[in-house]
Amino acid sequence: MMIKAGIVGASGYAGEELLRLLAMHSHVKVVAATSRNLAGKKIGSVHINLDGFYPDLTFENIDNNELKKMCDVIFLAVPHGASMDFVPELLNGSTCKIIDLSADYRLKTAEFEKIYGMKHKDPREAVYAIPEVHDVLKEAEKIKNIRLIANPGCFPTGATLAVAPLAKFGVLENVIFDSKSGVTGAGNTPSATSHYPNLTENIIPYKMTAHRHTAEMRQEISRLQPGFDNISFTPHVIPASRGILTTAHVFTAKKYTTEEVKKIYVDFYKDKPFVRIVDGVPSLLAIRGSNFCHIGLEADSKTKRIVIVSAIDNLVKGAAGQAIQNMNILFGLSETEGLWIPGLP
Ligand SMILES: NC(=O)C1=CN([C@@H]2O[C@H](COP(=O)(O)OP(=O)(O)OC[C@H]3O[C@@H](n4cnc5c(N)ncnc54)[C@H](OP(=O)(O)O)[C@@H]3O)[C@@H](O)[C@H]2O)C=CC1
Ligand SMILES: CC(=O)N[C@@H](CCC(=O)OP(=O)(O)O)C(=O)O
Repeated sequence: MMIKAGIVGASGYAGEELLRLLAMHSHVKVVAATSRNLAGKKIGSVHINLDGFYPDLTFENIDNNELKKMCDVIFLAVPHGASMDFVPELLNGSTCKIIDLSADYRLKTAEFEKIYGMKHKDPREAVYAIPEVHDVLKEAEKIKNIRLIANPGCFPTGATLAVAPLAKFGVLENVIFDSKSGVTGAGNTPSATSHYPNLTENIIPYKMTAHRHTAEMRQEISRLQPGFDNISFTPHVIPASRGILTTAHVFTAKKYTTEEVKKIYVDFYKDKPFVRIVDGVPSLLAIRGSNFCHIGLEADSKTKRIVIVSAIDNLVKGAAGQAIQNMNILFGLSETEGLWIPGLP
């Protein structure tokens, strides 16, 4: 099988990561890479690490009608608010599948409009897919839509994976996520936060009580533990280019030992190739460039707190890698196809 793929927003960080990972996928040929600003430039002349991998591919500003005829799958790697301009046209009269990396189809419409402060132009259901937690194909069947995947946010991916086994067990009482993100999480437009003198030797907290990803975490974690939404989240930017380290402080009604919690996690993730329960603390270096999520945990022996730490690469498991994992599932391929790549320690 050879899947023809298109990437919209291929000049951005997530788009570039899709190009890098898809270059190693034996069942995908990237036939279109769109950019408004770089149209006419060869892929390898802009993304130098890709020089030689896409000799025939040039950034183009391709019309949606053309794009949907060329592709079996289209990845949307554009900012939130932009994807909803593409989806209706791309789905209409075509058979192509869409994997949207933006936030446009992740939340229920009313919640999206409240959190993102904009009117949704294309309210429709999509399959929200963290494959280790959701049965993607079953959920697609339920809403009779296998053509639109809402790829989860980077912070919600790390956070949900950190607490999903305990949520499924129904024992969460209060959860506080403290996350540290590399600066590529903010996209490729420079800002005061990403300016080197401001960020180096520094850690910058932001949106301390009101980050938009909190709603996504509440929505998804409450699907695992119905009725539970006592979730708080504070993000920080760290002077690293990639990676999200999330420390989840989980408070439960009863006291657990580390061994008991570990067993719950090992059982929950036993058939999930990309999640590893590690001894000790996870390291961002170990998962860098890979689709793995490493999880370390310890129960506090004095209180009813369990500390769970997850590490993902925001551009891979938090974006492009998870998008490809979802594509593999939609097209009946092995989940790990093209993604069985170790981290760069
Ligand atoms: N960075 C990350 O870690 C993660 C990102 N995401 C999501 O993925 C999406 C892409 O993120 P990221 O790559 O970081 O962002 P970037 O800002 O790096 O890139 C986005 C690209 O989209 C293109 N673009 C911008 N606006 C439009 C528009 N209105 N129509 C068409 N193209 C447009 C631009 O390309 P050009 O101007 O050349 O056309 C730009 O290079 C976002 O929705 C983001 O929230 C999700 C998880 C993690
Ligand atoms: C460090 C940093 O700035 N991170 C971004 C993550 C945004 C992102 O990736 O957004 P979606 O996952 O919703 O698409 C932020 O906090 O806004």
